[in-house]
Amino acid sequence: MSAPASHDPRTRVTGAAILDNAQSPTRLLVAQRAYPEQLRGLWEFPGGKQDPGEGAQEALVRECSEELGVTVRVLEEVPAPDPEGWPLKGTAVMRVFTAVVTDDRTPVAGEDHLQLRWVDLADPDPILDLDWIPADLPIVGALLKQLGVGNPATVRHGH
Ligand SMILES: Nc1nc2c([nH]c(=O)n2[C@H]2C[C@H](O)[C@@H](COP(=O)(O)OP(=O)(O)OP(=O)(O)O)O2)c(=O)[nH]1
Repeated sequence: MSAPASHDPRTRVTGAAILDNAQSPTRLLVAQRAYPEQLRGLWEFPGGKQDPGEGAQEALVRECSEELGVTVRVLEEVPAPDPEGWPLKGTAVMRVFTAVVTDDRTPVAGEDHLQLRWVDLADPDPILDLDWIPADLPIVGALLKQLGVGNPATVRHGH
């Protein structure tokens, strides 16, 4: 008799840190959640829950298509303290990947988001000052570090 399939109770979420350019990024796309009520108005990485059997990067491409209407190419993972990802509220975990849009579309806010905003990577303070979902703050810090934000040699001013 075969053992029952193991059940992983953790919710797996994937987030996209969408950059304007893969080689020399100057801007990051951030999204303001529309729901549920307790998260409404907070900023996040676009993305969502992985479907059963779906890989993290696969989920990220699907969510960006569904939520933002764009096709993305996944670049690199923002290194998390655990291979499962960053801890979120409860038992949920999230992996975050940098990505770029590869079609000629512009990301647009659908029903999931109140607004989207391209923020300038040249100055980390206004990015860190956004009202992020609290669990995202260490991830934003790690992302900015990974991108070398604050180091004028690696990040140029946007427009
Ligand atoms: N997308 C996203 N979710 C985040 C972030 N930070 C964070 O704590 N979360 C939480 C909020 C939600 O409880 C969960 C993701 O759920 P979601 O509502 O975005 O996922 P989904 O698009 O698959 O939604 P649904 O089909 O269940 O409505 O992870 C983040 O940066 N991006």
